[in-house]
Amino acid sequence: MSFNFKDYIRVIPDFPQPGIRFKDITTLLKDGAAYRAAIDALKEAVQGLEIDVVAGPEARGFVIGAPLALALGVGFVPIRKSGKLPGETVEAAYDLEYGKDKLAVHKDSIQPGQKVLIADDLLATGGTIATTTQLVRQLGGEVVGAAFLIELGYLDGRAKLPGIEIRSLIQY
Ligand SMILES: O=P(O)(O)OC[C@H]1O[C@H](OP(=O)(O)OP(=O)(O)O)[C@H](O)[C@@H]1O
Ligand SMILES: Nc1ncnc2[nH]cnc12
Repeated sequence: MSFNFKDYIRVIPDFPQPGIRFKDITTLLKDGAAYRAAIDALKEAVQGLEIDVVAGPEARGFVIGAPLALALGVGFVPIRKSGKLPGETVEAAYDLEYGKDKLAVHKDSIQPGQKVLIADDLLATGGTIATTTQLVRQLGGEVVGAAFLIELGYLDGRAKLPGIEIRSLIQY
């Protein structure tokens, strides 16, 4: 069966702030076949990239990145909001479409030279992934690409990610 993933995504106007058209993926996640197909399609989309490990930012990057890592047969590194990881971390602050935040990663979660695929549900301004990239590189990892279910082309997040191979399944 082939899926038009856009049909499974609900757009909610003015959430979490007036003017934002929120792309809600919970409507896709609750459908087992569509969720599975989306992960399979992302696996297909990153074919050809050499990947040692997948890293995904909290929280929606977990629901995409972890199953994608399993499908690829590699490990998963959670990039968490500040204050959640128990071990020694490196941290970085960033802006996103509707606010500011701080991300952290365990210092020992990526080995120097490891090839890292970053995965998330959505690329908007690119702030989250630029920061994730910065953290991965700080640990000596090589970012070989970034994979998304959704790309908001009108926010031009790609401009913040020069030199990074970007793969997305659907665009708005
Ligand atoms: O490209 P950007 O402008 O950085 O925006 C994209 C990010 O925003 C959302 O996460 P959010 O920070 O809302 O957190 P959540 O996953 O915990 O909902 C989304 O899941 C991406 O990670
Ligand atoms: N418009 C949007 N919809 C869902 N998640 C987002 N993260 C940043 N912008 C978003």
